[in-house]
Amino acid sequence: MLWLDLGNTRLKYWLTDDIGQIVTHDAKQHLQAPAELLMGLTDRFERFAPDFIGISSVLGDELNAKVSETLSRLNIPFEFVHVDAAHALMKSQYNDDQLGCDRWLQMLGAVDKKKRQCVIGCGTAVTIDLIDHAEHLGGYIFPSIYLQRESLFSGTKQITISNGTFDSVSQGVTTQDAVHRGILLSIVGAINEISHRHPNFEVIMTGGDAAIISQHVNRPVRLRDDLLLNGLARYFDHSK
Ligand SMILES: Nc1ncnc2c1ncn2[C@@H]1O[C@H](COP(=O)(O)OP(=O)(O)O)[C@@H](O)[C@H]1O
Ligand SMILES: CC(C)(COP(=O)(O)O)[C@@H](O)C(=O)NCCC(=O)O
Ligand SMILES: [K+]
Repeated sequence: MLWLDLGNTRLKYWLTDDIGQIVTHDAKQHLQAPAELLMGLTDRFERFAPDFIGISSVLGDELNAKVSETLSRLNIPFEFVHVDAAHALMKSQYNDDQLGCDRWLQMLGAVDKKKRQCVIGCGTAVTIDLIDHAEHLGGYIFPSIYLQRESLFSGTKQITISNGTFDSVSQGVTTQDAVHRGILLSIVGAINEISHRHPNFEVIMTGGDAAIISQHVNRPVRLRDDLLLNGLARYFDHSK
């Protein structure tokens, strides 16, 4: 099987064998041209001759149509995931016309009916979702550390910071440090507050920035990089 995750910044793919083991995987920035990026990957995909392609996309109808056009040339059946708030593995109170497919799949990949869980996706947006014994209660959406830095850069005259590392949440005494530490604290502080309000929820983090952010969270965190893939596998397993 070939599994695709089209996020706002990166395209991730996994090729798996008959027993679900990952044969190869990668993540690449798509620069809003995922169909063109996929075109360049078709040789690689054809070599593995997957019998099915399952896709998670949060890129919208227009880009999804271009992706479909590219994938059609492979002559391999493919299908986009559609969020289902009444899924057998997890009910959701969220408006399922609006809930991002990647957010939902990450939860579907993590859900355990015996647990209370807080699933945090650290991608282009940071999402924090609460699940109580396989019922999604709702959540929060924040701009990522990079989007926050861009908005300060473009919305102010004196902040011209466009690079640097996010490595501390202590107060800064330079613009560079104040910007990076303030932004990181806005997300870490929210996670700490939410986990304080929901003390018996297991905190699970995934996505490109999970490692950077989790270091500063004052609760044990389970880092998982397989949630979306696991969600895709569970989704297509149930739909067949
Ligand atoms: N401006 C930026 N500078 C450096 N890295 C960035 C920037 N914007 C995004 N990234 C990186 O891109 C990755 C996006 O994470 P990912 O989980 O793939 O998100 P998405 O699913 O939204 O594409 C993150 O690891 C982040 O560090
Ligand atoms: C919240 C998101 C932008 C996160 O996307 P990502 O950071 O993975 O690219 C995406 O799941 C989305 O567009 N959701 C729709 C809005 C919602 O979930 O309510
Ligand atoms: K968006």
